[in-house]
Amino acid sequence: MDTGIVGGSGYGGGELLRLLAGHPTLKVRTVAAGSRAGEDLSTVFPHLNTSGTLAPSTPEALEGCDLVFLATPHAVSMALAAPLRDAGATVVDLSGAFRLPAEVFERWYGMDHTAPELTPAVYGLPELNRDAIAGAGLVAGPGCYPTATLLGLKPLAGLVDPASLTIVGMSGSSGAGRGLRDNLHVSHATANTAAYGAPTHRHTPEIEQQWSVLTGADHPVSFTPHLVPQVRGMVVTLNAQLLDATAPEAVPAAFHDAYDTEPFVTVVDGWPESTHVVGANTAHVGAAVDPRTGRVTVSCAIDNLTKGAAGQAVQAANVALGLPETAGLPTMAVYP
Ligand SMILES: NC(=O)C1=CN([C@@H]2O[C@H](COP(=O)(O)OP(=O)(O)OC[C@H]3O[C@@H](n4cnc5c(N)ncnc54)[C@H](OP(=O)(O)O)[C@@H]3O)[C@@H](O)[C@H]2O)C=CC1
Ligand SMILES: CC(=O)N[C@@H](CCC(=O)OP(=O)(O)O)C(=O)O
Repeated sequence: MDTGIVGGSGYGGGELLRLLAGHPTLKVRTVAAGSRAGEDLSTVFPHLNTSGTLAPSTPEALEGCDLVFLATPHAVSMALAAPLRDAGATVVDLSGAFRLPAEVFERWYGMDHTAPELTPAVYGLPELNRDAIAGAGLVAGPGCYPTATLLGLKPLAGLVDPASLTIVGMSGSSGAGRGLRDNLHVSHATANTAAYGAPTHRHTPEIEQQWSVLTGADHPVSFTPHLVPQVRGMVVTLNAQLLDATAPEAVPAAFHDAYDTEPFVTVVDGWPESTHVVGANTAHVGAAVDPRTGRVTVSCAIDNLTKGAAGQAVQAANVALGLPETAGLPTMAVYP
C-alpha cells in the first residue's frame, strides 16, 4: 500500500520512517517536508540509514498515495487533509487540528480553523475507539499527554468521582519537536524541571472530551504538564476520589479487565518508568488505592514519539485499513 509522510524531516516523521521500514504492507512512496524539501534523507536523518529526496508538501507531490500521515503543524494539516481526502487517500493526522470540534479548537489553540467541516475526525486511540477507527477516512491522532492520561483513566470510569480528577504530566524535550526554543537548549533543558502551560494547556479539552465519553457526563479536569530533563518518554500520573461504593480490590481488577487482552498496554506491579517503553509502541500502567484518603493514583509511561505519536498513528492506520493491528509495531523498548 503506497504511503506518504508529510513532516518527514521532523521528529514524528522520522519515527514514522523508522517504524514503516519494518511494516509488511505500508510502503513509503513519498516523504515530504517544509523548509527542508529538496534535502536528502541521509543528511536529515543519518540514523535511519536511508536515502531519497524530501518532496514539497503539496497534494500533487502526494498523488498516488493510498495512505498519508501528516506529522505537521496544525495549520499545515488543516490545509492538506481535504485535498488528500478528495484524492481518495486515507489520512492519519498527528497534529491537534482534527481532535476537537472547530469552535473548541479555535478557543484553545487561538487560531482559526480552515477546515471546520472535517472536525471532529475519528479519535485515533484504538484502546478507546477501535470500532470507529475501522474504515475511517480521516483519523485524528491523539496528543501524547492525552494518550497516557486516557489509558490511565479508561478503567476508572464508573469507579471514581469524575469531577475529582487531577492530572500531572512529565515529558521529555522531544515532545516539543525539532525546532529550537530557549528552554530547549541543551544547557537549559538537561538541567531543568518546570511546569508549563497550566491551567490552559491545549490538551485539557481533548482529555475532557474523551473523559466525558467514558463517563457519560461533562466534567472539567485539572491538567499540569512539566518539561523534565530527558529526551524521549513521558509519564502521566493522575489521582481521583473513589466512589463510596467502590471496593479497593475493584481497581486492579478493572485494570486487568481493560488491558490483559490489549497488545500495547501492560499493567505493571509498582510504578511505570519511561525508560522501559522508549522506542516501543507500549504503554505501561500502574495503579494503587490509598485506604486513608479513599483516593486512587494511576501512572502511565509511554514514549511520546511512539505510542504518543507515530506508533499510535501506525496502529490506527492498521485498524482503519483492516490490517493486523500490531503490524510493524515493536513492543520491546531500547534500554539502557
Ligand atoms: N513530538 C511529539 O512528541 C508529538 C508531536 N505531535 C504532533 O505531531 C506534529 C509533528 O510534530 P514533531 O514531529 O514533533 O514536529 P517537528 O517540529 O519535529 O517537525 C515538524 C515537521 O513539519 C514540517 N513543516 C513545518 N512547517 C511546514 C510547512 N509550512 N509546510 C510543510 N511542512 C512543514 C517540518 O518540515 P521542515 O523541517 O522541512 O520545515 C517538519 O518536518 C505536530 O503537529 C505535533 O504537535 C503529536 C504527538 C506527540
Ligand atoms: C514537551 C512539549 O512541549 N510537549 C508538547 C506536546 C506534544 C503533542 O502531543 O503535540 P500536539 O498535541 O500538538 O500534537 C506540548 O506541550 O506542546
